[in-house]
Parts: sequence; structure tokens; C-alpha cells
Amino acid sequence: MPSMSAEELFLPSTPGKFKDKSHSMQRQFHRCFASTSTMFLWALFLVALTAAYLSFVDSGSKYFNTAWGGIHWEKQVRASAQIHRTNGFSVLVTGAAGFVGSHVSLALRKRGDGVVGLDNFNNYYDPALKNARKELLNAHGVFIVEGDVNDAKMLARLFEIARFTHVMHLAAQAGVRYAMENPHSYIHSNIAGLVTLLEACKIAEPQPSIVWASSSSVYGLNEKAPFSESDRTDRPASLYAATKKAGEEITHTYNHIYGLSITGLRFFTVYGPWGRPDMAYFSFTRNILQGKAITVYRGKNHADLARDFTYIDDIVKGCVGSLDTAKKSTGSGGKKRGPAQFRIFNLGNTSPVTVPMMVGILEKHLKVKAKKNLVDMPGNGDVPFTHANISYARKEFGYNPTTDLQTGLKKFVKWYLSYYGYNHGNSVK
Ligand SMILES: O=C(O)[C@H]1O[C@H](OP(=O)(O)OP(=O)(O)OC[C@H]2O[C@@H](n3ccc(=O)[nH]c3=O)[C@H](O)[C@@H]2O)[C@H](O)[C@@H](O)[C@@H]1O
Repeated sequence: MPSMSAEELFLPSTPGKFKDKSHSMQRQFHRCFASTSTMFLWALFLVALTAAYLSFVDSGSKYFNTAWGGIHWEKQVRASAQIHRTNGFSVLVTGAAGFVGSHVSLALRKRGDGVVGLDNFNNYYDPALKNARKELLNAHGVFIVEGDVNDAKMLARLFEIARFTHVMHLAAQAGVRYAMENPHSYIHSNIAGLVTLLEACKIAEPQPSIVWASSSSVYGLNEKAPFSESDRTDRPASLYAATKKAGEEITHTYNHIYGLSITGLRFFTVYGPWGRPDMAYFSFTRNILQGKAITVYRGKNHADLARDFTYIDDIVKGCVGSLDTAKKSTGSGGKKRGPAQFRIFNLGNTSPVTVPMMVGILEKHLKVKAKKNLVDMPGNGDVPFTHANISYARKEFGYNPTTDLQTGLKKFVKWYLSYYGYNHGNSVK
């Protein structure tokens, strides 16, 4: 490839009209820079232009991201954060357009708490579903800020506008197997994003109490069943699990150094209406209805895999119970003023069901037989089974899951059919 001259380098690479004018442009270029004094003036002008641009960028992403900032936006945040019950909370829910986030936001709003949502609406799965959840929340008076937990300026502004008593941090890069495809998205959301949020909470006045989503996947290669919070969690089987485990350690340091009250929740394979299309029960439903084959993984020696599938309403109760029993953070002015609460709870269902059994329940509710491909579990971060011991959450706030998989999947299928219909085509990712 022939090398470009210095003058050509100044030209944009876009084709079309611009290149047609290149000769006259070059002549002008020579004329403009003919004398050193003009050149000096041009240089000054360019420096001023660059400085103006940088200060413009620095003055807040609101100028670039129309999704946040401005008087109207602040008004919406204030209204949404408004508490409507005695001794109610004002809660920032991150990941509010997500599966668990939308359910928790709605539950809090319905009992009179102030709720401000935050979500980056990324396209890990169909954003139309996230938008539909957002519409639902909007209809109940919950405003969702479109933004990323990595945006420190936006977070600082949010904490200035609304004095959140609690943060329910559910924004995350979810999915166990996708971590092999896009590892950095896990670091971005589950580690960098978490730290950015904790930094904002640390300096907020008052410091909020934080409840956040860890995962049952932290138990990794643990074989002792059921899984108790005190079991080993130092052998994660996926990068996803490793980032959640890292989150548990990171939150501990913020609790220890800054006095933030922190509760981590280890969710066990949460399912239900408005769920995540990337999860097995959801994608199986779609494929079964479309007459496509589903892939069912099997463990060592062809053993069935099993999950402690937990229904969304039970998880919501666990989230709300955690918020209700969270003690206040003790820090102020970014400094710890006394020891603060630090808890980690399992939120599971305590009765694992095998994946083939889950498929059988779906077949029954959908009234369609699945075409199954049985495949040995690939080394992709999966674990053979999960099973929660929930006695700690039961003792602390009476956590008591009441929905079995039969009942829960029936509700899911009902929702799925009402939302997508029998013949929903390929609109779901
Ligand atoms: O409990 C948790 O901590 C985790 O639960 C789920 O992860 P997972 O249990 O792997 O849920 P699914 O992806 O829905 O898989 C459920 C079961 O179906 C199996 N599966 C999945 C996909 C598939 O095509 N075939 C198949 O047999 C998996 O091996 C697994 O045993 C969520 O996706 C995670 O975000 C969450 O943190």
C-alpha cells in the first residue's frame, strides 16, 4: 500500500464529495500556512478549540448522553424517590429494567417506598423486554434512569438529588456460560461497576444501606449439600462466579473501611414471569413452541444436572426482607464511625429439581413434546447441582419460599403466552 503524504493525513478518510475537492483544499492548506505567524495563530486556535472541547466533555456526560441530566430529568428523579408511607425507604434500584430488578422495584413502590431505577439497557438479551418492564414500572410511578453503574458523575448527581436510604444493587452481567464469550463484560459490570457504586455510596450523605445480588454460583465445586453460607466458596467454576465471589470480598472491604452496611444475596436460579430469555427454562419454552430441538446437558456418568430453581416472588420477599432488616451504615464524610452490619444470605428454594424434570413440567404446561438433544456437560462453567440451605435467612427475617417448580412454571408459561403468544416468531433473542 503506498504511504500517505502529511497533507493527505489531515484529510478525513470518508469518501465522496470531500475527496473530489482535495486539490483545491490542498492549495488552501498551503496558502493558510504560508507564513509562520499565520501558522502560530492557527496553532493557538487549535489549542483553544481542544481545551474548549475537553472542558465540554468534562462538564458532565449529560451533554452527550441525553438519557440523564437536565431539569426535567431531576424532577422525575425527585418525584420517583418520594416516600409514600411512614418510615418508608427511598431506594435506588440498579438493574431496575432487569428481571429481579423490575419485580423488586414494583414491590417496593406498591408498599409506598420511593424507588428510583437505574439501568443501562444493554443488549445482552432483547432490550424490547427491558423496555416493556420499564413501561410497566413507569405506569406505577417508578422512573428508570438510563445509565451505567460505571458512570461516577451520574451516580454523584443521583445521590445529590435523592437522599437514598437504601441501594438495591441488582445491575450485573449475568449468565454463567456467556462469560467464556465476553469475559470483559463481567469485569466491567460486576467488578468495576460495583466499585464505582460503592465509592458513590461511601461518600453519600447519608450513607445508604446496601443489599446486592451475589449468586449461588460462588459455591462452585462445593460438593457438600445443601450449600450453607459458611461452606467453601474459593473454587468458582466460571468467571461469572469468580466476579460474584470477588464482589463479596470487595463489599467486605467497604464495610470494614467505610462503615457501609452491606447484605449480599446468593440467588439460586431465579425464574418466573418477565424472566431472562438467556436462561434455560425460558429458551427451552421458546424452542419447544417453535418446534426446535433443545440441548439438555448431562453430568458425569450421564447423571442429570439439577438446580434449586427459585420462584421470583420468593426472591422478592427475600430482597424486601433483607432491606427491612438492614441496619444503617455507620460512616459519614467518607469515614467509618463504628462497626457496620455485614451479611450474606442464601436465597433458594431448598428443593433441587433435575433439568429433564424441568423440561417435563414445561412440556405439560405447554402441551407440546420437546425434541431433546442430550449432550455431555461441556466445560463451560456449569456446576452439576445447586441446593440451598436457607436457615440463616429464615432466622433473620422469616424467609420462607412457598412456590414449587410446577406452580412457578405454570405462572411463567401463562405470562409467556400472554406476552409473546404461541407463535411469537423470532423476535426474542
Ligand atoms: O443461581 C445462580 O447463581 C445462577 O443461576 C442461573 O444460572 P444457571 O443455574 O446455570 O441457569 P440456566 O442457565 O438457566 O441453566 C439451568 C440448568 O439448565 C442447564 N442447561 C442450560 C442451557 C442449555 O442449553 N441446556 C441445559 O441443559 C444448565 O446446565 C443448568 O443445569 C443464572 O443464569 C445466573 O445468572 C445465576 O447467577
